[in-house]
Amino acid sequence: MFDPQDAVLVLEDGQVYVGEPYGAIGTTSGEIVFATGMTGYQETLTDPSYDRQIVVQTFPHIGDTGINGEDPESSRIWVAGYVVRDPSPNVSNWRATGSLDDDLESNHIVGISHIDTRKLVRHLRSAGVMRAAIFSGDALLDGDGKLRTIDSMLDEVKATPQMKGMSLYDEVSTKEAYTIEPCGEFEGKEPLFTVAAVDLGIKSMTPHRMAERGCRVHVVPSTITFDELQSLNPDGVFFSNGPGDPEQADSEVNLLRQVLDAGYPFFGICFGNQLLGRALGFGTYKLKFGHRGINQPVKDMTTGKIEITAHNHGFAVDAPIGETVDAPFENGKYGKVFVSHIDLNDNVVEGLQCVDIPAFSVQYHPEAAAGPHDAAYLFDRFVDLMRSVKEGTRNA
Ligand SMILES: NC(=O)CC[C@H](N)C(=O)O
Repeated sequence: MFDPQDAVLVLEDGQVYVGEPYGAIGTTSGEIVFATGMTGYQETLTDPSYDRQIVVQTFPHIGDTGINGEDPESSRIWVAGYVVRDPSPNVSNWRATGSLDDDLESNHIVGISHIDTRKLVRHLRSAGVMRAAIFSGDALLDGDGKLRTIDSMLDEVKATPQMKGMSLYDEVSTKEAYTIEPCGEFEGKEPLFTVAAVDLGIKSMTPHRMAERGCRVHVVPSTITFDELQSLNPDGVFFSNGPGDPEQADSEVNLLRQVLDAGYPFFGICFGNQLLGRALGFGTYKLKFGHRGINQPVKDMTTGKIEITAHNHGFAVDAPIGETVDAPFENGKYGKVFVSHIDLNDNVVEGLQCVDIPAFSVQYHPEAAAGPHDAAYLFDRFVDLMRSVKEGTRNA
């Protein structure tokens, strides 16, 4: 069924795909998910929210523009494994500094190519995302040097942990705080606002989008205490995107409640949106196959406008759509809240807007790395929120 030079992808439900090794040779496991972006593979690979996930690219031809030093969203590749149909044999781009294949190999990312990714993605859409593993090289052989059975590989897949229940943000968060200074037209000027950005797996474009608007951004570890956060004297607090199950983030939810209690303007993206949802007393749940790509239609419920947006999430907030309700936590302690955005493909909650406290969040990625820039106004909204609270002009 397979040869020693092949790569084998085994899904927890027993589906098997035989292809060619891509990137590093060896074995890897994780939750297998699919990403629909036709561009932006470097941003995908380096997004810390993909920690412990094997990513399948639906776009068949990956690697055409090689890799460059400008597009990574963090200091390393985070995906656990990589699945592509047809890797480009050529690198063709003026910014390219190397090939994707070599980059995957030197980062020890095990991948598989030349499988029917269309069939695989259709299967994941109907069966849901699940655990999987890729095997190549010695990982295909048993102790006696003979080819392993699929059953033994399947046993290995079934012994790996489920994404539901995983706490991963500490693993990807920065260990040391660092500061991003105002840039662009604000470079060298006194910052307009200071933001404390809690790094739960932050993408580098996010603080950059704030710095472009005149903010000084202190990116701080997930282990920061509320006292340490306060000592930064921020005008606003931000919680980033990040990997893992938002149900397993009680300490961050407690930190966020202290932030809300103190009245800091708050903005959250993706995992940060899920944590705002939890802080307000809503639940979160796992989606069947999630949203990962750069072409998701989102409706702004306030204006009725549709944005085309970048997504990477497998969980979502469970909140009522179309009505303003008391936030459930402690009988409406945080006042009223409404769902500000929904995904038009499946009506999943994509944003929360508090009415009585200065806090809002979105489930998708306005930093647009990669992706369309339709949602950039959300960073302006955060800056406006910090301004109105600072100047005491916010309409409560
Ligand atoms: N990009 C993110 O922040 C993802 C949040 C969460 N890990 C999810 O999959 O839904």
